[in-house]
Amino acid sequence: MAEVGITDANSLFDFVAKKGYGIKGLVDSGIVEVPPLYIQPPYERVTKKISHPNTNFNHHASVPIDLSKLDGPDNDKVVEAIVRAAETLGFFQVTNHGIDLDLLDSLPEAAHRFFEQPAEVKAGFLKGVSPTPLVKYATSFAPEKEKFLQWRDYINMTYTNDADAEKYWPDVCKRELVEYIKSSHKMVLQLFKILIENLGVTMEESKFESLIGTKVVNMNYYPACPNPEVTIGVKRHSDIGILTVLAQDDIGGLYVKVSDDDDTQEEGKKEEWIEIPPIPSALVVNIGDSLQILSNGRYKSPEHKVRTTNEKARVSIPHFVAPRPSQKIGPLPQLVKHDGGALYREVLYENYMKNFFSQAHEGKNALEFAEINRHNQG
Ligand SMILES: COc1cc(/C=C/C(=O)SCCNC(=O)CCNC(=O)[C@H](O)C(C)(C)COP(=O)(O)OP(=O)(O)OC[C@H]2O[C@@H](n3cnc4c(N)ncnc43)[C@H](O)[C@@H]2OP(=O)(O)O)ccc1O
Ligand SMILES: O=C(O)CCC(=O)C(=O)O
Ligand SMILES: [Fe+2]
Repeated sequence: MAEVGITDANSLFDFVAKKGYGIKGLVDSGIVEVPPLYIQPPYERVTKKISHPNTNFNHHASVPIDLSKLDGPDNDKVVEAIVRAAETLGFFQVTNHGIDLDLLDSLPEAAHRFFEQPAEVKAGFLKGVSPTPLVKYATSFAPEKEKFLQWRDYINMTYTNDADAEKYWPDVCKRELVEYIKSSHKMVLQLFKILIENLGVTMEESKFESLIGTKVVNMNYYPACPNPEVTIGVKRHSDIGILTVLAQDDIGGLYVKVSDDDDTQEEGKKEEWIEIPPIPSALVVNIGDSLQILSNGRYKSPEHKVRTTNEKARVSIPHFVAPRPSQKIGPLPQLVKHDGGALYREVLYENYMKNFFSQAHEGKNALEFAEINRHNQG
């Protein structure tokens, strides 16, 4: 590593995070083992496990729901499958989702095109350098706050309108990403409406749109790792929006926690994680914290993480659909009345989001911000 000026943890941090070489730059420099800054404590690592004694979990993870059957004779069965998955695992996969399959195939290619550019080009999108705060290239998640870094580079793009995307988003991928965001909106709205209607709640159209008014697309790049057994691609976390739609390549590595027992988070305690395997033509969908809050805890925002591999670089392309920053999120009043109380207080989504981005991933810690009887002051 001395050839690229890395002699200690500080110069390593400068190289990957501040100068924008990322893990990709580190791997390209020819490292043969991961530096200590990337060695995670054992309880953060992933032990490969592909099935769980509860067959419902395995089913939701690996048997896709065919959305073309909605509004046909099997409509009720499909709705039931979506609702059950949202109430239990918090993850499911969908096919016939309305997104063109050639477009879906082009997304991993677009991600590789972006990350395979010279570091100097990617560094043009680092925070503070990027021509807009709506596009940010980075490594890990909150590197300044993390004791050990995650084995991932990423770029985050918040969609406002076509003109801004055309002007600011990277040329090598903007056409595919804008198309992905636009063509998945109909499915997201359809799934969101199904989930809200199932709660027995009626909502105005404008409220639906406000609650899914923030559209963010990320491209995650996980370079092949010389020591996958000690590193993590993305640490355990839950997503913060309403729904996340994820396109993953064929490598695999996304794991979801199936036990809901918070006590298992301590070192040494047993946890159950299962893989959300890649399925050709399918998209992965998961519930975000905002929907867990709105539903007063009925729908589960699942804790998930990503393992690394020494085979080849993996990419994933999540589309996060979230409330507008100015939107208040709290349990829907009809549910609070029915349940005899609220599990969460009402918070401004902007504050919820800022709290999430201000700290390292630590399971579902972001949700504590809205939990009643926890940090309920802000
Ligand atoms: C990365 O690894 C991850 C990520 C995740 C993510 C999980 C999720 O569920 S993300 C889904 C939710 N994401 C959001 O809601 C993000 C939306 N916005 C932001 O994150 C930030 O605002 C920002 C766009 C990144 C910019 O941040 P910052 O530089 O701090 O500046 P701000 O003051 O916040 O905003 C600047 C400017 O932009 C305007 N703006 C912000 N958001 C939006 C928006 N959605 N639509 C329109 N405009 C927006 C804002 O108003 C400001 O405008 P000014 O004119 O006032 O300057 C999970 C796991 C991982 O590992
Ligand atoms: O790479 C993946 O499969 C998931 C990434 C993820 O959880 C995220 O970006 O929030
Ligand atoms: Fe996530």
